[in-house]
Amino acid sequence: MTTEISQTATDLFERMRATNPLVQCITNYVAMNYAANVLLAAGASPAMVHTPEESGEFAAIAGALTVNIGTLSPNWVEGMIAAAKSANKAGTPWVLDPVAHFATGYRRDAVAALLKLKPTVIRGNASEIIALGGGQSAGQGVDSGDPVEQAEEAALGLAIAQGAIVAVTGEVDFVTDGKRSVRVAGGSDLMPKITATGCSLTALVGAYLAIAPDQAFEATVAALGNFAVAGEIAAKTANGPASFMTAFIDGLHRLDGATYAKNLRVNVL
Ligand SMILES: Nc1ncnc2c1ncn2[C@@H]1O[C@H](COP(=O)(O)OP(=O)(O)O)[C@@H](O)[C@H]1O
Ligand SMILES: Cc1ncsc1CCOP(=O)(O)O
Ligand SMILES: [Mg+2]
Repeated sequence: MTTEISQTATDLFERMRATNPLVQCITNYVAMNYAANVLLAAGASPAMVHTPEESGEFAAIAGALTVNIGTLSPNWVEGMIAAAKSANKAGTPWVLDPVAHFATGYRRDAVAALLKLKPTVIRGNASEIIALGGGQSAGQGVDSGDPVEQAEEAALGLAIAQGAIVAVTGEVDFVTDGKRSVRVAGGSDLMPKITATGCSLTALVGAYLAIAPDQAFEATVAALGNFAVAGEIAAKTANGPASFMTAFIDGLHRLDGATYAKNLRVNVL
């Protein structure tokens, strides 16, 4: 059965690829190359622009901004804040990826400052979202130690408190805006074995937001669906994390609307 959200997600998939949206990615040193390749393969146009001298200026011309706190330093935090402020002023949607925000006081402070600037979407793994809701997570550094279901309550609370879309990723993803919630199934257990998979997904959420800023919930679901479908297909030919990475990039590039629609598994709650 094709639900309304699945149809909309497929339309957004087609539109994103046809539009080649410009996405400003402020991401970490680990993710920068992989995330840019993921966006190019998926059909978007990434630009890694982070320094405060230009991040605000660029956010005003980008289709969307994504901010990831993976490898922070004062200059980068300054660049993130300038970009988020400028995005808000220009009406540019933006995504926050709170990588391991619970690990140190410096990260906690950076995330608190960024949350005040009202991201359109918050995308994290289960441990990160549990901790953002004030709960005790089993996360170790950047890797999740919790199942997605355990983060759903925190995600709902965070979505309402922030007025944001919250996406919790893992074996089956959960997306909520506080009123509507869905689960997105698919992907592969090889995905968390490749560093920066989540960071790259955050960047791809930006690509979908850029083409549908007024449908942020649907855009987020469509982006997660893109990873779920491409990941599931790539896993069929992969022998391990390294060959999966190649198959995944190729798969993102080759994926068409009919295959996306056929394999997308969105469950409305
Ligand atoms: N066990 C799994 N099975 C299927 N897909 C997964 C699994 N774990 C993570 N993913 C997928 O990997 C991507 C990154 O999610 P996640 O690993 O939660 O992020 P992060 O890298 O930030 O910790 C998402 O598309 C998610 O659906
Ligand atoms: C390993 C590592 N260390 C700091 S950021 C980073 C990448 C994290 O990537 P992801 O959150 O997508 O697993
Ligand atoms: Mg992450």
